[in-house]
Amino acid sequence: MSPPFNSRLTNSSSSSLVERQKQKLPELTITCLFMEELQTSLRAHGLTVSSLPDKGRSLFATKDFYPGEIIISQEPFVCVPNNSLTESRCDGCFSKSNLKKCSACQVVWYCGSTCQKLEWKLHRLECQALAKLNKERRKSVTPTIRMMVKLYLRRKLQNENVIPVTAIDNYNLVEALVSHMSDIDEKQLVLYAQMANLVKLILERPDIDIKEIAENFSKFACNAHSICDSELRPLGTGLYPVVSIINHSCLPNAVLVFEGRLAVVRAVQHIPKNSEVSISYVETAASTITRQNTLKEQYLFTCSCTRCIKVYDDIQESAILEGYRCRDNRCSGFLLRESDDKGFVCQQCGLIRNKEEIRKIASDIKALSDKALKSTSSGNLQEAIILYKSIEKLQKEVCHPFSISLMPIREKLLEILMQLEEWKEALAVCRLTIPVYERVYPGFHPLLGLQYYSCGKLEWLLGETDDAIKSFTKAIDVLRITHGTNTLFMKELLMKLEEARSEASFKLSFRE
Ligand SMILES: C[S@@+](CC[C@H](N)C(=O)[O-])C[C@H]1O[C@@H](n2cnc3c(N)ncnc32)[C@H](O)[C@@H]1O
Repeated sequence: MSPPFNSRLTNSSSSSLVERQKQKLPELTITCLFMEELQTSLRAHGLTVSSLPDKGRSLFATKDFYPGEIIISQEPFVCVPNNSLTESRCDGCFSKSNLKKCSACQVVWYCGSTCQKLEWKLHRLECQALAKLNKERRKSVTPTIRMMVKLYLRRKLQNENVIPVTAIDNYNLVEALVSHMSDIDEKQLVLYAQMANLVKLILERPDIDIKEIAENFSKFACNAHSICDSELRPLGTGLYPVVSIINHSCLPNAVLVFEGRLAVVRAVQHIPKNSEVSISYVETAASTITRQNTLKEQYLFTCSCTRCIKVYDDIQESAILEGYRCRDNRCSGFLLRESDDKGFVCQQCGLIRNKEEIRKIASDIKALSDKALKSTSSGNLQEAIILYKSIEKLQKEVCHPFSISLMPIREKLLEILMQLEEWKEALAVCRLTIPVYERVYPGFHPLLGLQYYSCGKLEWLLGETDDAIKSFTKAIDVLRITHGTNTLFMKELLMKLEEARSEASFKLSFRE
């Protein structure tokens, strides 16, 4: 495995960038120099940036990459935890424990002095700005507003050489990000302008143009990444300007995961030399129309990857993923809309399903979902379980057995059953999700690996050691590729497999 792409470059290259900045070269020359330095540092890791007519900048491999190999890793230029009124996280490590609020600004939280010290150079400036705001204004400082404030303060610190500038850690890379400003609708532009006004007010910098800040908000929308823990739970948001060069594919050859705040892109397939590196920006287990709508809405492009242009296969696949099941429970056919639009015809046995019947079940599901949501938020988990089970039963009556629409309710049910320590029932629900995930996700997908892991943990808890060994092994086969083997998370998983194996051999020797 090749060494990770280091976010800190050698002193010589970073000082040359600073020197050039000091010499006050014209803007365009500096941009070209930064691009050159970026290419040099990428080349050392078997990568290059090229421009494609239909996609813009794209990351290409200049050597072969193999499954599990790190293609690139990068620290964020800026990042913030997703703090809200109900949940806060440390600004340094995103942890939820031992939090103390910064006494001066009363906005930012830290888990201890280590994180506070690490963040101090930047937070000192942010703290001064936030402390001047009145209580009401402080409430309007959302994570996105904070990320923009931090972006400008970090630029200032790099300009003043307080923090180092490197080939992959500089504001020029932020400037190069796509913004799609000309494609954004009027309403969104007004919103960005209002947010930009607030940022300008916080920064007290009359020299910064509102239009530039608004454009940066638009850049956040199509370039920032949601930072997740190893189990893909979102913790915060970050801007990783080199990782952001990677384009989307619905059949990606790489995956982006996070180790703390570090973004790590790993190959999930063999990526031959001279091919483009791609990740997926959206849930790949959705129908083409759903994926395309999401990509158009958030990233403002129409995907033309091989999966998106396969029209025939896609009609069938979309009907399975998000469509209805046959009225005959023994039939596994998928349904398509009748030409007179009165119902749906099973493509296997020809049975027709009435539109009204489906509409009635859908409205019952909606009513039950509203109730379940209320029960969950009021903490009445026993009642929530009964409601979610009824929803799942109704969904099974309308959805194809391999429909991805069945998954959110099953995941919710699983979460609540785990909270209530109803392990047996949780395992039964977890096992129901596996065949659907196995079908929709390619071999090395983190969600599939994580689901095997959950299954294994439940089986082990319930003393089903042999099954646990099988599930942990399957989880490791997937997650060693997507997550590597060096993180604490993976070490714990590997240890669980070892413990399960020892337990199994102990049981065997005891029986013998
Ligand atoms: C995170 S950026 C990726 C890098 C970008 N190509 C650039 O030039 O900076 C996301 C934007 O890249 C473009 N893009 C990404 N994937 C694409 C694809 N598969 N087809 C067309 N455009 C794509 C879209 O404009 C999208 O909003």
